[in-house]
Amino acid sequence: MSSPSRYLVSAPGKVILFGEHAVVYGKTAIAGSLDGLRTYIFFEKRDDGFLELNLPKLGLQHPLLWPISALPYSKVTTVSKENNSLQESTINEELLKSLKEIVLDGNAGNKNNQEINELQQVAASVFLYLYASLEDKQTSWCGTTVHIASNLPVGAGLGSSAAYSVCLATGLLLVLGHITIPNYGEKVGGFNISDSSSPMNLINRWAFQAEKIIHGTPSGIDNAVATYGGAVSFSKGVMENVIEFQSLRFLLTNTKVPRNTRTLVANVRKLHDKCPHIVVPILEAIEGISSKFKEIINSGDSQKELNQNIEAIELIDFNHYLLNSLRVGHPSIDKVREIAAQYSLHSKLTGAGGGGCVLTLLRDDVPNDDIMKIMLNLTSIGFECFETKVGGHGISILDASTISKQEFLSSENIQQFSGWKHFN
Ligand SMILES: Nc1ncnc2c1ncn2[C@@H]1O[C@H](COP(=O)(O)OP(=O)(O)OP(=O)(O)O)[C@@H](O)[C@H]1O
Ligand SMILES: C[C@@](O)(CCO)CC(=O)[O-]
Ligand SMILES: [Mg+2]
Repeated sequence: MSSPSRYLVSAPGKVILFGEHAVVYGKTAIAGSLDGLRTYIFFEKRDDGFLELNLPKLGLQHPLLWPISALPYSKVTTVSKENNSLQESTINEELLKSLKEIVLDGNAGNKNNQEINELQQVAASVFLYLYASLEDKQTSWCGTTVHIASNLPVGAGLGSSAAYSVCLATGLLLVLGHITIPNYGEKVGGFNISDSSSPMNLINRWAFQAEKIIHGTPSGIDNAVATYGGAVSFSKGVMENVIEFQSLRFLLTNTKVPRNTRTLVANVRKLHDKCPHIVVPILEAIEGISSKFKEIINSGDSQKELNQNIEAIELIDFNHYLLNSLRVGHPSIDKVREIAAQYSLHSKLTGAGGGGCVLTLLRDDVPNDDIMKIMLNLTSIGFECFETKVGGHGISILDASTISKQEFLSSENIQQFSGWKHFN
């Protein structure tokens, strides 16, 4: 049977309850997928040897279009196909540099000579990097068109880069014939991240490469949650389910203050290297928070108790203060915390911080009227709020042979196309 000519791929955003930044240093973080906030990418095979990338969410009006022949294949050294497995390695900086130049080059791909900013350049380079690294010479004639749709805010702490990376890795591995859409019940990888033979793990590892290009030194938590979904604890590449986390309700507030995860992570690194005697104990204290949360969960308290467990709730404040001492806070985040605190609710920054989103735990004993008032208050000063729970699907794939590009682009609810396959 021939493989589909079009694929639709989707991956969720994520929210970190505890442990952001510390997780980069091998400490434990607790995170869950955001099933309702997802990135979707439509992949269509071409037969003219061109790669087309559309980045409307990043403000590019026109598609970027490159002939595959423009890719610097002589510099591709990242893939070794020994034992029939695609081994990724450290980022090939020389290849990446060439690709970044190609992205800016009007003769190569930017035909409309659009002004391309650094963020757009990185997003396009990630696509070309994965394509060049994963391309199988036998299929190199075909080319691919890529369209992206997303209801995830970009650069707001909810893992938009990981959702983008996971979708790109999944779609390109499919289009280039390295994986097929797994059947229900087929072993696809689950949580054993070190099992390199499964499609899920292959996707996760290539998405991690993409995250490295976007972030510099990611911990891997965001791409793992976008790949496998659910609610987990994560440390040094190892994940465990934390089912109880799924019972909690949260308010997410987007302060809309732009920030960049790469810069924030790099700033914490500088602080760590300058003052290790102060920063290392802060990171250890954050590990203590994640551990305490797991201890509370494992102590057998009922869900209601978890939701109102004062010790668990206080961990939110502790984690926030510690993140502030790593200098990743922002006055807009403090404003959200202050408004929520008027109703005795506790909040912390989530993701890399520096603006972006704030997570507020919604306790069961807080009346809906109060939650409405908080939301009104926050929206009246320009923030955006939504209530959410965590958990749910990671990667989803659809054989999109019967869906046209126009149907994808005009769809109000892509999730409602029938035939999606989920793997968790
Ligand atoms: N829909 C999208 N289309 C294209 N590129 C995207 C999209 N979403 C995210 N990106 C890429 O990810 C970058 C933003 O990633 P960044 O890590 O700074 O924020 P985030 O992932 O939203 O937050 P965090 O890492 O704190 O969870 C963008 O600049 C772009 O390169
Ligand atoms: C800030 C950080 O801890 C979370 C970003 O969502 C970075 C990472 O883990 O890669
Ligand atoms: Mg990110």
